Amino acid sequence: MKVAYLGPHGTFSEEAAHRYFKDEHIDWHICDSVPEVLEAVGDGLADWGIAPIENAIEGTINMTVDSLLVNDLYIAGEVILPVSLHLLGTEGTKEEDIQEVWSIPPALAQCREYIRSLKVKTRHFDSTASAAEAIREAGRNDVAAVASAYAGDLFGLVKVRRNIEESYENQTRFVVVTKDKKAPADAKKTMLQVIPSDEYTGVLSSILNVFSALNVNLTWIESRPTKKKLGAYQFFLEAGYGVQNPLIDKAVAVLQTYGHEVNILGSFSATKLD
Ligand SMILES: O=C(O)C(=O)C[C@]1(C(=O)O)C=C[C@@H](O)C=C1
Repeated sequence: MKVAYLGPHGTFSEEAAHRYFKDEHIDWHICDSVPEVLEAVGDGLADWGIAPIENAIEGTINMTVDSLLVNDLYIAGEVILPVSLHLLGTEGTKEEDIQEVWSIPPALAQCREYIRSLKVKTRHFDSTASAAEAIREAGRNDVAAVASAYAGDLFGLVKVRRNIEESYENQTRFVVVTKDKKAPADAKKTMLQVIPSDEYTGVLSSILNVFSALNVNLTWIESRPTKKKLGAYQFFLEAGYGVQNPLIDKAVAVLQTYGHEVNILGSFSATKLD
Protein backbone atom coordinates (compact mmCIF):
# COMPACT_ATOMS: atom_id res chain seq x y z
CA MET A 1 0.00 0.00 0.00
CA LYS A 2 1.37 3.42 -1.00
CA VAL A 3 0.63 6.49 1.17
CA ALA A 4 1.46 10.08 0.12
CA TYR A 5 2.22 12.85 2.59
CA LEU A 6 3.96 16.22 2.75
CA GLY A 7 7.72 15.95 3.32
CA PRO A 8 10.57 16.26 3.94
CA HIS A 9 11.08 14.23 7.14
CA GLY A 10 10.02 16.21 10.18
CA THR A 11 6.66 17.62 9.01
CA PHE A 12 3.49 17.39 11.07
CA SER A 13 1.99 15.54 8.09
CA GLU A 14 4.66 12.86 8.51
CA GLU A 15 3.80 12.49 12.19
CA ALA A 16 0.07 12.22 11.37
CA ALA A 17 0.73 9.68 8.58
CA HIS A 18 3.08 7.49 10.61
CA ARG A 19 0.78 7.45 13.64
CA TYR A 20 -2.43 6.85 11.65
CA PHE A 21 -1.13 4.04 9.42
CA LYS A 22 1.08 2.57 12.17
CA ASP A 23 -0.01 -1.08 11.92
CA GLU A 24 0.28 -1.50 8.19
CA HIS A 25 3.05 -2.28 5.75
CA ILE A 26 3.49 1.01 3.92
CA ASP A 27 5.46 2.27 0.98
CA TRP A 28 5.67 6.01 1.75
CA HIS A 29 5.37 8.51 -1.11
CA ILE A 30 6.87 11.79 0.14
CA CYS A 31 5.71 14.94 -1.70
CA ASP A 32 7.09 18.49 -1.90
CA SER A 33 3.79 20.35 -1.37
CA VAL A 34 0.24 19.79 -0.09
CA PRO A 35 -1.39 19.99 -3.57
CA GLU A 36 1.15 17.38 -4.79
CA VAL A 37 -0.04 14.96 -2.09
CA LEU A 38 -3.60 15.09 -3.38
CA GLU A 39 -2.45 15.02 -7.00
CA ALA A 40 -0.38 11.87 -6.30
CA VAL A 41 -3.53 10.08 -5.11
CA GLY A 42 -5.59 11.50 -8.00
CA ASP A 43 -2.99 10.30 -10.52
CA GLY A 44 -2.78 6.83 -8.96
CA LEU A 45 0.85 7.26 -7.74
CA ALA A 46 -0.37 6.52 -4.21
CA ASP A 47 -3.41 4.61 -2.87
CA TRP A 48 -3.92 6.97 0.04
CA GLY A 49 -2.93 10.51 0.96
CA ILE A 50 -3.03 12.52 4.16
CA ALA A 51 -3.31 16.33 4.09
CA PRO A 52 -4.05 19.12 6.61
CA ILE A 53 -7.54 20.62 6.16
CA GLU A 54 -8.18 22.73 9.27
CA ASN A 55 -6.24 24.27 12.12
CA ALA A 56 -7.66 25.37 15.46
CA ILE A 57 -6.14 28.88 15.14
CA GLU A 58 -5.98 29.56 11.42
CA GLY A 59 -9.10 27.72 10.25
CA THR A 60 -9.50 26.07 6.86
CA ILE A 61 -6.47 25.21 4.75
CA ASN A 62 -7.88 26.23 1.39
CA MET A 63 -5.21 24.60 -0.78
CA THR A 64 -6.38 21.22 0.54
CA VAL A 65 -10.10 21.89 -0.03
CA ASP A 66 -9.44 23.09 -3.59
CA SER A 67 -7.09 20.19 -4.46
CA LEU A 68 -9.60 17.65 -3.09
CA LEU A 69 -12.12 18.80 -5.69
CA VAL A 70 -9.68 19.08 -8.59
CA ASN A 71 -8.46 15.51 -8.03
CA ASP A 72 -11.92 14.01 -7.38
CA LEU A 73 -10.91 12.35 -4.10
CA TYR A 74 -12.92 10.72 -1.32
CA ILE A 75 -12.33 11.48 2.38
CA ALA A 76 -12.32 8.13 4.17
CA GLY A 77 -10.60 9.14 7.40
CA GLU A 78 -9.71 12.06 9.67
CA VAL A 79 -6.80 12.55 12.08
CA ILE A 80 -6.57 15.25 14.73
CA LEU A 81 -3.01 16.03 15.79
CA PRO A 82 -1.79 18.37 18.57
CA VAL A 83 0.55 21.01 17.10
CA SER A 84 3.26 22.88 19.05
CA LEU A 85 5.31 25.38 17.08
CA HIS A 86 8.73 26.71 18.01
CA LEU A 87 11.06 29.34 16.61
CA LEU A 88 14.14 27.38 15.54
CA GLY A 89 17.56 28.73 14.63
CA THR A 90 21.16 27.64 14.30
CA GLU A 91 23.27 27.48 17.48
CA GLY A 92 23.85 30.96 18.93
CA THR A 93 20.84 32.63 17.20
CA LYS A 94 19.39 35.44 19.34
CA GLU A 95 15.77 36.52 19.06
CA GLU A 96 16.77 40.19 18.71
CA ASP A 97 19.03 39.46 15.70
CA ILE A 98 16.35 37.72 13.62
CA GLN A 99 15.34 39.57 10.43
CA GLU A 100 13.21 36.90 8.73
CA VAL A 101 11.04 33.98 9.81
CA TRP A 102 10.52 31.06 7.40
CA SER A 103 7.72 28.46 7.25
CA ILE A 104 4.61 27.22 5.46
CA PRO A 105 1.87 29.94 5.53
CA PRO A 106 -0.59 28.07 7.84
CA ALA A 107 2.19 27.66 10.45
CA LEU A 108 3.22 31.35 10.17
CA ALA A 109 -0.45 32.30 10.59
CA GLN A 110 -0.74 30.26 13.80
CA CYS A 111 2.02 32.46 15.31
CA ARG A 112 0.96 35.76 13.70
CA GLU A 113 0.94 37.80 16.92
CA TYR A 114 4.37 36.61 18.02
CA ILE A 115 5.92 37.20 14.57
CA ARG A 116 4.36 40.68 14.43
CA SER A 117 5.92 41.45 17.81
CA LEU A 118 9.35 40.62 16.33
CA LYS A 119 8.75 43.12 13.48
CA VAL A 120 10.39 40.82 10.93
CA LYS A 121 9.66 39.69 7.39
CA THR A 122 8.33 36.23 6.59
CA ARG A 123 9.29 33.87 3.80
CA HIS A 124 7.00 31.12 2.56
CA PHE A 125 8.08 27.49 2.27
CA ASP A 126 6.11 24.37 1.30
CA SER A 127 6.36 22.87 4.80
CA THR A 128 7.63 23.57 8.32
CA ALA A 129 10.38 20.97 7.88
CA SER A 130 11.59 22.34 4.52
CA ALA A 131 11.95 25.75 6.22
CA ALA A 132 13.90 24.17 9.09
CA GLU A 133 16.13 22.33 6.60
CA ALA A 134 16.76 25.59 4.70
CA ILE A 135 17.80 27.34 7.94
CA ARG A 136 20.33 24.61 8.60
CA GLU A 137 21.65 24.87 5.04
CA ALA A 138 21.83 28.69 5.19
CA GLY A 139 23.80 28.47 8.46
CA ARG A 140 22.76 32.05 9.29
CA ASN A 141 21.94 33.64 12.66
CA ASP A 142 19.55 36.29 11.30
CA VAL A 143 16.84 33.88 10.09
CA ALA A 144 14.70 31.30 11.92
CA ALA A 145 12.06 28.70 11.09
CA VAL A 146 8.65 27.94 12.60
CA ALA A 147 8.50 24.16 12.96
CA SER A 148 8.16 21.28 15.41
CA ALA A 149 10.62 20.29 18.13
CA TYR A 150 11.19 17.07 16.20
CA ALA A 151 12.15 18.99 13.02
CA GLY A 152 14.54 21.07 15.17
CA ASP A 153 16.26 17.91 16.43
CA LEU A 154 16.37 16.41 12.95
CA PHE A 155 18.08 19.46 11.43
CA GLY A 156 20.29 20.30 14.43
CA LEU A 157 18.52 23.57 15.29
CA VAL A 158 17.93 25.09 18.72
CA LYS A 159 14.71 26.54 20.13
CA VAL A 160 15.07 30.33 20.13
CA ARG A 161 11.53 30.62 21.54
CA ARG A 162 9.18 27.79 22.53
CA ASN A 163 5.44 27.46 21.88
CA ILE A 164 4.91 30.56 19.80
CA GLU A 165 1.44 29.54 18.54
CA GLU A 166 -1.55 31.52 19.75
CA SER A 167 -3.22 28.74 21.72
CA TYR A 168 -2.05 26.05 24.09
CA GLU A 169 -4.68 23.72 22.66
CA ASN A 170 -3.51 24.04 19.08
CA GLN A 171 -4.54 21.14 16.85
CA THR A 172 -4.60 20.42 13.13
CA ARG A 173 -7.14 18.18 11.44
CA PHE A 174 -5.93 16.05 8.53
CA VAL A 175 -8.04 14.24 5.97
CA VAL A 176 -7.16 10.76 4.76
CA VAL A 177 -8.11 10.49 1.10
CA THR A 178 -8.36 7.85 -1.59
CA LYS A 179 -9.86 7.40 -5.07
CA ASP A 180 -12.19 4.62 -3.98
CA LYS A 181 -15.54 6.20 -3.04
CA LYS A 182 -16.38 3.72 -0.32
CA ALA A 183 -17.14 4.77 3.26
CA PRO A 184 -15.74 2.73 6.15
CA ALA A 185 -18.51 0.79 7.96
CA ASP A 186 -17.99 2.81 11.17
CA ALA A 187 -18.24 6.26 9.46
CA LYS A 188 -19.79 8.85 11.78
CA LYS A 189 -19.52 12.02 9.69
CA THR A 190 -20.20 12.92 6.06
CA MET A 191 -18.64 15.77 4.07
CA LEU A 192 -20.92 17.33 1.45
CA GLN A 193 -20.33 19.91 -1.24
CA VAL A 194 -23.40 21.98 -2.06
CA ILE A 195 -23.37 24.23 -5.12
CA PRO A 196 -26.49 26.44 -4.92
CA SER A 197 -28.80 26.50 -7.94
CA ASP A 198 -28.71 30.28 -7.89
CA GLU A 199 -27.61 33.25 -5.78
CA TYR A 200 -30.65 34.51 -3.86
CA THR A 201 -31.31 36.04 -0.48
CA GLY A 202 -31.29 33.37 2.21
CA VAL A 203 -29.87 30.57 0.05
CA LEU A 204 -27.43 29.44 2.76
CA SER A 205 -30.06 29.54 5.48
CA SER A 206 -32.45 27.49 3.31
CA ILE A 207 -29.70 24.86 2.85
CA LEU A 208 -28.94 24.80 6.59
CA ASN A 209 -32.66 24.51 7.40
CA VAL A 210 -32.79 21.16 5.58
CA PHE A 211 -30.33 19.76 8.11
CA SER A 212 -31.94 21.34 11.16
CA ALA A 213 -35.41 20.09 10.05
CA LEU A 214 -33.98 16.55 9.92
CA ASN A 215 -32.20 17.07 13.26
CA VAL A 216 -28.79 16.47 11.65
CA ASN A 217 -25.99 18.33 13.43
CA LEU A 218 -23.43 20.14 11.23
CA THR A 219 -19.89 20.01 12.62
CA TRP A 220 -18.19 22.19 9.98
CA ILE A 221 -19.40 24.77 7.49
CA GLU A 222 -17.13 26.45 4.98
CA SER A 223 -17.84 28.60 1.96
CA ARG A 224 -15.46 28.77 -0.99
CA PRO A 225 -15.75 30.77 -4.19
CA THR A 226 -17.05 28.81 -7.18
CA LYS A 227 -14.21 30.62 -9.06
CA LYS A 228 -16.70 31.50 -11.80
CA LYS A 229 -17.46 35.08 -10.74
CA LEU A 230 -17.00 37.34 -7.74
CA GLY A 231 -19.57 36.68 -5.01
CA ALA A 232 -20.61 33.19 -6.20
CA TYR A 233 -20.07 30.62 -3.46
CA GLN A 234 -20.27 26.88 -2.88
CA PHE A 235 -20.61 25.37 0.57
CA PHE A 236 -18.87 22.52 2.35
CA LEU A 237 -20.92 20.97 5.11
CA GLU A 238 -19.86 18.24 7.49
CA ALA A 239 -22.86 16.36 8.86
CA GLY A 240 -22.74 14.43 12.13
CA TYR A 241 -23.82 11.07 10.64
CA GLY A 242 -22.15 8.53 8.39
CA VAL A 243 -23.33 8.25 4.80
CA GLN A 244 -25.05 4.92 5.60
CA ASN A 245 -27.57 6.80 7.79
CA PRO A 246 -30.84 7.33 5.83
CA LEU A 247 -31.00 10.94 7.10
CA ILE A 248 -28.05 11.81 4.83
CA ASP A 249 -29.87 10.41 1.78
CA LYS A 250 -32.93 12.40 2.80
CA ALA A 251 -31.00 15.66 3.18
CA VAL A 252 -29.34 15.16 -0.23
CA ALA A 253 -32.70 14.38 -1.88
CA VAL A 254 -34.35 17.51 -0.45
CA LEU A 255 -31.43 19.74 -1.47
CA GLN A 256 -31.61 18.29 -4.99
CA THR A 257 -35.34 19.01 -5.23
CA TYR A 258 -34.41 22.68 -4.59
CA GLY A 259 -32.14 22.40 -7.64
CA HIS A 260 -28.84 22.51 -5.73
CA GLU A 261 -25.95 20.32 -6.87
CA VAL A 262 -24.85 18.02 -4.04
CA ASN A 263 -21.73 15.87 -4.00
CA ILE A 264 -20.66 13.54 -1.21
CA LEU A 265 -16.95 14.19 -0.67
CA GLY A 266 -16.46 11.48 1.92
CA SER A 267 -17.65 9.73 5.04
CA PHE A 268 -15.37 8.84 7.93
CA SER A 269 -14.77 8.76 11.66
CA ALA A 270 -12.23 10.79 13.63
CA THR A 271 -8.94 9.51 15.07
CA LYS A 272 -7.74 11.81 17.82
CA LEU A 273 -4.02 11.55 18.60
CA ASP A 274 -2.49 12.89 21.79
O1 LIG B 1 4.43 21.83 7.24
C1 LIG B 1 4.06 20.84 7.91
O2 LIG B 1 4.73 20.34 8.83
C2 LIG B 1 2.75 20.27 7.63
O3 LIG B 1 2.52 19.09 7.84
C3 LIG B 1 1.69 21.21 7.14
C4 LIG B 1 0.91 21.90 8.27
C5 LIG B 1 -0.24 22.78 7.68
O4 LIG B 1 -0.14 23.25 6.54
O5 LIG B 1 -1.21 23.02 8.44
C6 LIG B 1 0.33 20.85 9.15
C7 LIG B 1 0.15 21.07 10.48
C8 LIG B 1 0.47 22.38 11.11
O6 LIG B 1 -0.75 23.10 11.14
C9 LIG B 1 1.45 23.17 10.32
C10 LIG B 1 1.73 22.85 9.03
